[in-house]
Amino acid sequence: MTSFGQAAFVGLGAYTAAVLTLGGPALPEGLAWLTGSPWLALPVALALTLAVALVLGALTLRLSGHYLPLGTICWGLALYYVFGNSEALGSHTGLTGLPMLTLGPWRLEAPADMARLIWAVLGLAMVLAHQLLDSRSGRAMRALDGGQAMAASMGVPVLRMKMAVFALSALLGCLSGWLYAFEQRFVSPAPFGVGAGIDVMFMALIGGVGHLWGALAGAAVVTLVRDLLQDWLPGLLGQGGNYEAIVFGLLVIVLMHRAPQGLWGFVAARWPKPARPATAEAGATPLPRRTLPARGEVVLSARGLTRRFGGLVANRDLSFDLKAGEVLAVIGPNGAGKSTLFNLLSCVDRPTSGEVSFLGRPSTGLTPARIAARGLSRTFQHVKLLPTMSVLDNVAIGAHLRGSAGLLRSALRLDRAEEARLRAEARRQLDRVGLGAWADRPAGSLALGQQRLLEIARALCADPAVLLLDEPAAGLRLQEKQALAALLGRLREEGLAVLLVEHDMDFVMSLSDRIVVVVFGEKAAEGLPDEIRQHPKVLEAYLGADL
Ligand SMILES: Nc1ncnc2c1ncn2[C@@H]1O[C@H](COP(=O)(O)OP(=O)(O)OP(=O)(O)O)[C@@H](O)[C@H]1O
Repeated sequence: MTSFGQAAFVGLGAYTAAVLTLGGPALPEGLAWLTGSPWLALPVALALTLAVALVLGALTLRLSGHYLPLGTICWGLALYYVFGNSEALGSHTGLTGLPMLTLGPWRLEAPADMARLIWAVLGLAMVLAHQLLDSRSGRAMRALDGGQAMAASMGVPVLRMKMAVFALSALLGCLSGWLYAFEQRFVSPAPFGVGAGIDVMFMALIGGVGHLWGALAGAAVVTLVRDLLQDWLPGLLGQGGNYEAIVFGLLVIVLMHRAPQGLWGFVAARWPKPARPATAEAGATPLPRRTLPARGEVVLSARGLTRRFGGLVANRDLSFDLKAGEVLAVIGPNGAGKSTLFNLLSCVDRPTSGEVSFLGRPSTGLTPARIAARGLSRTFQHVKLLPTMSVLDNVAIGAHLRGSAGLLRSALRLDRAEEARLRAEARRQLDRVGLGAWADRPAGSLALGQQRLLEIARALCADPAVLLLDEPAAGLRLQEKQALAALLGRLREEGLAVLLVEHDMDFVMSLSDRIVVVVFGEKAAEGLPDEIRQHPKVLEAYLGADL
């Protein structure tokens, strides 16, 4: 989520701190008792920022593509003009005379004292953010980056998580604004405009988006280099001006070409993280398992599914059942409508008409996260994973719904027992698909076939009743295919229902209990593999393909 408005939240923290400690016309009468205490101003500033962030987030975070950054520019500008045009806030001259911070008997008089406090707060924020990112909630936040469809299908409440990330950033901005106000001891609108928001963007891009240390590295580089450039450039060019912005712009362009992960991403890729010992997970109690429906019971049922895209009918009146303890394959030539059907079943898309019911209850219209919570888990035709995150962490995203630790518990490290259970489960599923030895490698370093197996492990981590696999054998070598077929066979024995869309006919014919053939969006045949092999309509559709 690209935001150009971060500086506005810094301003909100700074102005709230100033107004509350100085009193004056901008302070509502009921809050007069707060006047004079910088420390009391902090929770009020955080609460106000949280409220503003939630409102702005609700208005803008649903936007996607270019509209989100544009939206943030709008409210970033709006808040800047509120600061600059409110007489009660001192208009463009701002508010002066903020008191000095005191910490018990300690007066933060010298700049070095204030610097110590700022570094202490920064250190604390880094520790809390690190702990948060290394948790169930942190994985869910990072999962937003691997395609929101994946996060949603693992049960992550995408919009709520985006709001949480946005609000957290705003709160950190507010905290720095509060510190800034008492370090400067006056506030004016100039440092909180969209220009400052762009500086924050530069810091993130240069340091490396998605890397905690990248934020620190980016802020340090931008601040130090800007100071140097402000000294050098006027001498070099013979006139003053904001030329450093041009240099940063060029630097970002070069970095985006050469090191799109930023400076820290560049360093991290060459400096692999040490593997985390599995000792904490070893003694973890296994997570409770879902009771699977009785073998033979219908778990997923499609009735008259039709999906039109304008004039094109991708699925027409499709009906079939999937039973517990069976592997059902959906096959058909390219463009037959299999992916469309897959999306309808997993609630990524809605049918134009027709009904899907899951475990005996209608599921049409549910969100992907809701159907995941009910016990449907899936993989993707084009693998969706987080390449820089470890294989184990990627798989643990699948266990999101089996944990409950929220942001605060995670940030304070009160989630360790649950976290150990989730990670132990992820390791178990990795062993099950034969990727145990790869657990600590970055997921991006796996071959495509292994990435597909990772997705299956991630789906299994959710302890599903129904597993939807979109072309699981694509890119797998013969031995890997045999291992996958053996795994799916074991899952069937355990009572799981597996629906797979697949092009590899040998794989489908040897593994499936039943096959549904879709041609031009319609069901052309349904039956046992041997029946399908002989079916005239199927032979016609595949025109000589060897079934
Ligand atoms: N969002 C969409 N908008 C318009 N047309 C679509 C959309 N999604 C799919 N289609 C069309 O619906 C038809 C069925 O596509 P679908 O991807 O479901 O086929 P498929 O059987 O999965 O093909 P493949 O085996 O190549 O993946 C195609 O003609 C496709 O162009």
